[in-house]
Amino acid sequence: MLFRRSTLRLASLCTHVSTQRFASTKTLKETLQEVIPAKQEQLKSLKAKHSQKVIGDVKVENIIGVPALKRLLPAAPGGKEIIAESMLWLLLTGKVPTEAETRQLSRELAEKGDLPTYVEKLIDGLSPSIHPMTQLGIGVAALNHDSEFQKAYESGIKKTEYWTHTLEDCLTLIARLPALAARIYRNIYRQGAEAPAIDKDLDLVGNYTALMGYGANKDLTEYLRLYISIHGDHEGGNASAHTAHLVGSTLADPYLAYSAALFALAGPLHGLANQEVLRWQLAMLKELGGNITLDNIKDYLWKTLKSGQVVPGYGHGVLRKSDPRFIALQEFCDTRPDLLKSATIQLVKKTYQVAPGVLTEHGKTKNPWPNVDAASGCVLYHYGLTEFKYYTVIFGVSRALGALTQLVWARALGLPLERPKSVSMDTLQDMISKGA
Ligand SMILES: CC(=O)SCCNC(=O)CCNC(=O)[C@H](O)C(C)(C)COP(=O)(O)OP(=O)(O)OC[C@H]1O[C@@H](n2cnc3c(N)ncnc32)[C@H](O)[C@@H]1OP(=O)(O)O
Ligand SMILES: O=C([O-])CC(=O)C(=O)O
Repeated sequence: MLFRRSTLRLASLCTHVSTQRFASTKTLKETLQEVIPAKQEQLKSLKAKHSQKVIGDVKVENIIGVPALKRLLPAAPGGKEIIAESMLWLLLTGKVPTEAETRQLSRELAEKGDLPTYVEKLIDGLSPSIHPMTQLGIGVAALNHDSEFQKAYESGIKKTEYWTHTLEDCLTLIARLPALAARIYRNIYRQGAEAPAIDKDLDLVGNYTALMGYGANKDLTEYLRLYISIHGDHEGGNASAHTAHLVGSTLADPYLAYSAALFALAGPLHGLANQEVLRWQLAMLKELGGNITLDNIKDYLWKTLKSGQVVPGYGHGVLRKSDPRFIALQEFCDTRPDLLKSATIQLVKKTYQVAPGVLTEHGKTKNPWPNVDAASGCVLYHYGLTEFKYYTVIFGVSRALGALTQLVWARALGLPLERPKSVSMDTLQDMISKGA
């Protein structure tokens, strides 16, 4: 099912992404109303005619890549990097939004972005020692108090109407994430400092940085625009998106489904790795002092591996080369001389020179190359956002784009309750010995 679902999404992206930039001003919902019926028919026909057909492997190079997206998708006014809104539009509809559509979506999200008071109170009541990701998951789950989907379900809507109410919730959740995530930041690291009001003329990430207290830092804002758009989606099988799909398949509302996803993202083998990379790098810098040579980094890598730990930021469940998102973040640094002087950014670059060789020699991982987490935190650190336990929260603001898009499509296509079979080891042994 997962393979079928992600393949469908890839096909839909590849078919619709074109350079067309006519000045449409349709809303996101109107665009989806046009796109969904054709996809529903396509799925019906695929299932009826070809359900047993093997369609071959999908390679990374077959997928529309980060550089192409950077060329195609509208940026913020005056900015260069992709913004969350244009990425969300593309993920949801398979179409490249016009400038006007992007701005209109930014405004819609800004208008929905304020947190309800009950969530503010809930978050303010949490101990600052509770991990920021735990706080984010709690806040997102509590937002289901206002779920349109839940209300509509209780009123007895038809299955064909599920997706529109799901879309409403997903947009409201994406809109509210910056205020929620920034409140957690200010509570834990800025003694609950007051935030500015949401600016209705600003994009989602522009507001997020302003709410965190970094509005004046235009470089950090541009970096976060790129960061949040490229961390948004990674097929359907990654642990966070898959968790949202699994929980959503029970028809739990989008807030509950995404809250569960955040707790998958909070594991160190998944999204928490970006926190772990910084922790590991700072420990290395402390131990090596000013003596950062390639040989010393190699020794440190071996020390990590021999102590039974993983090298954070390296390896991947499906990628078998350097993560294109890692490369995109490196390219961001390469165009900015101030970043190239940073000790943590230099350490990422030097580690990249030796870690693949060490991991290959170690001989366990199927992929000795860096993933996105190897590079994402060092730039935040350089720009003064040094509280690395917070980094996965930023990932969590981003992953909503992909995970919630999948939820809308799962409802539009009427995908079933997910329930893999489970057998005991004895049954398995029995089946093997009977040659089943
Ligand atoms: C956004 C993201 O989620 S990207 C991933 C972020 N996570 C990390 O960076 C953590 C470090 N990386 C890892 O732990 C792994 O590479 C994962 C979790 C990402 C992928 O796991 P798998 O698909 O099981 O990888 P793979 O099949 O290559 O693993 C085979 C063996 O190599 C080991 N291995 C994989 N990556 C590493 C690594 N970076 N350092 C040391 N050992 C590793 C695995 O632990 C496993 O060991 P085992 O046989 O003793 O169980
Ligand atoms: O795809 C995966 O398994 C992990 C990953 O890179 C992501 O979720 O962004």
